[in-house]
Parts: sequence; C-alpha cells; structure tokens
Amino acid sequence: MRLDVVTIFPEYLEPLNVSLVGKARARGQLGVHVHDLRQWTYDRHNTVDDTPYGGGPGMVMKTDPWGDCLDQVLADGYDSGAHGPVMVVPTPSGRPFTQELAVELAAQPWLIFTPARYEGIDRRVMDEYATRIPVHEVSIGDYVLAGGEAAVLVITEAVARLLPGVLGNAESHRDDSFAPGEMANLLEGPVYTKPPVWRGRAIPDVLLSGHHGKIARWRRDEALRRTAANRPDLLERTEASAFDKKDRET
Ligand SMILES: Nc1nc2cc(Br)ccc2s1
Repeated sequence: MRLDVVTIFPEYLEPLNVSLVGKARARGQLGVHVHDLRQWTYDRHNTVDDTPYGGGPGMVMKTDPWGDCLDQVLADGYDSGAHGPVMVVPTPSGRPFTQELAVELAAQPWLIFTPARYEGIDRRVMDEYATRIPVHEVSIGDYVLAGGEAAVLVITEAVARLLPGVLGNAESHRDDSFAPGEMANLLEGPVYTKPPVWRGRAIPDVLLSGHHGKIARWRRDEALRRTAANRPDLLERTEASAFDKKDRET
C-alpha cells in the first residue's frame, strides 16, 4: 500500500515513523510520502488560506496550492507504478470511520490523505478530484479538532494493522471489537495475563479451565455485558441483524 499525505504540518506525521506503522514501512509493506502543501505556494508568505466567500469567521484553504500539489502527487504515484488512488478527506462532516471502513480502505492499493486546517478546504478541490478518483470524506468522531492530521494518524493506524503480515498474530483481527463476523457490533471483553493473582485480585477461573468452549462462551458473554454497558446502540444493531438473519432463514 502507498500512502500520500498533504499537510501544512509535515512534522505532525512523524509518528508514522514509529511503532506498528514504522515497522510496516521498514518492511516495505507500506510506503508513506508526506508533502508540505506550502511547497506549492509562490508568494513571499507561502499563503495557503484566504477569507471565506459569503463572510463568516476563520479562513478557507485556497484551491491552487491543493490543485498543484495533488496533480504532482498523482503524477508521482502513477510514475512509481501505483494505481487505484482513493482520496481520504478527514472532516467532522464526513462518513463515520468504522472498523468496516478501515477494512475497506485496507484493501486499497493507494490512499491520498488531505487533512485540512482552518475552516476547511475550498469545496471545489474535492469536486475537481472526485471527477478523477473516489473521494471519501471521513469523520473520526463527533468533535472538532484544529486540523485533520490527528485523524490521518488514527485512520492510518487502524488501516495499517489490517495489512497482511503487519500484526504478528494474524488471528488478532478476528477478536477485534467491531471486527466483521461474530464480533461485529460487539466491544471486546476484559483480558488478563500473568501473574494469576495481583494485589489480591485473581483472574476468572474459567480462563484457567482449559475448556475452550466455556472460555469462548464466557468471552462472548463479557463482550455482550460490556457492550450493553457502554454501547447499547450496538446491541440494537446486533439484535436487528440477528432478527434479519432469523427472518431470512424462515
Ligand atoms: N474531527 C475532526 N475535526 C477536524 C477539523 C479540521 Br480543520 C479538519 C479535519 C477534522 S476531523
């Protein structure tokens, strides 16, 4: 997978050099190219923003730096043999970022992230590139950040861990919260490791029983318990899908 990130704060993406994503890059499983948008400005102040048409607070990111930069990013990517770019625009007003969308993005060969600052990017930029490649506006939650770079880090980590060979244990994905299949719409339950007793706190006996069926049952019950406590809305989806499934079988 190739990732391109266009930003006015390239240093914000330094965390992509460490840990899981850093290792995936070192192993050649992921290519990451960070571009400083100000390199595509031509005035003394490297201006990337201007006042909004129609008035209102704040500033809007200008079209030309984005257009000149993204044209170059696309040309360089295609020249390097990449194909099938998908643009990902982090924004509070986008489609919710979910594990399902992470799986969808992890299947793409090339992602181009365009994190905005200020009040956002002139809409004509997304409209222009949507005529050439898929453009996904994605929200990582119902809150407003000062810019999209933190969202790029979140999305990149969620996607990179799904790439083949990136997580040591390929089975790890199966028990992820929200993972497709049995854990879809369920939060992960509690986990334990040695020592067996810590400050007088023992671990649940079932986990020492060696009875895999009982352990699986206990883990699912705990996942349902935690989901009911923290995300009852997910259980409605689970019940609905179970009903649909039953309905289809009758
Ligand atoms: N939750 C989010 N807030 C923001 C703010 C800006 Br400015 C750009 C992207 C995002 S994603």
